[in-house]
Amino acid sequence: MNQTQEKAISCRELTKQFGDFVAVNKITFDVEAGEIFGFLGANGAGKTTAMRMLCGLSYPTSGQASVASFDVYKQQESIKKTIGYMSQKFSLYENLTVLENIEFFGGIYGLSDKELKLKSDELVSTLGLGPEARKLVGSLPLGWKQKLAFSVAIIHEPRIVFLDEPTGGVDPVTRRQFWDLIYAAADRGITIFVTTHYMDEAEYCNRISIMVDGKVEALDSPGNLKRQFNTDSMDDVFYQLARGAKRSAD
Ligand SMILES: Nc1ncnc2c1ncn2[C@@H]1O[C@H](COP(=O)(O)OP(=O)(O)OP(=O)(O)O)[C@@H](O)[C@H]1O
Repeated sequence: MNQTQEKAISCRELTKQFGDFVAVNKITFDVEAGEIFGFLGANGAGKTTAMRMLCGLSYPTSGQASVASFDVYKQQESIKKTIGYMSQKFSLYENLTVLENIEFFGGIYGLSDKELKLKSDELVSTLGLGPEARKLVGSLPLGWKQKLAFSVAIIHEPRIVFLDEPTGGVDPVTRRQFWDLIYAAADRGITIFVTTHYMDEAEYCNRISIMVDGKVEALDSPGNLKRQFNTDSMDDVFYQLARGAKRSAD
């Protein structure tokens, strides 16, 4: 586990407006180092907008936030060097092989040749890729691409990794395998910040926050949220909160 006492992420009244529209409305929360933090919300709730601010990709309108103690207004470049990021569209090159992708991203993140060789061997073995390692990524099943994209997003052992709907479109068994990789990363002290629409995944998180119309309306462990909302299903917790939402996807 990460020994530092500092919060991995800290937000206070973080806000983003587009003109008069308040996409993210005074959100306040902390994420502990080494925690698996689920960031939930219906379509349009403001998750991506919030995540972009935390990743140093967009300036807040007001409020404060720090990521690995770096300030989101003044230290965006330091934030980018400290984090890993995987989007739903995972940024692998489909026309390169698995090994070429690992080498490419490892190179970008500054790994030495020796580290790259070690990491490549480790990844091919952990992911059970074997002969597939020399195949084009475009030819792999979606679940394998996602696992590879995640592995590449943390190849430089970042302190925090942001995952934006990393398992969209795959079955529960494949999602469970993906989560084994997430747990292994968390065990090494990497903080996980993950958005998802899947309630089985919400159950795997240490704590989750649920956003509705730009605000964080609930934040606790899955067990405590279920007790608070008097139900035994996370689906139901989510539904109770999100049914009053005014925003929808389009
Ligand atoms: N650049 C922008 N200009 C104007 N409005 C925007 C902009 N970016 C996002 N929005 C609006 O802000 C709201 C929040 O969008 P956001 O993408 O953060 O939601 P989300 O929770 O990530 O949803 P999804 O799950 O659909 O990705 C939406 O109503 C969206 O239309």
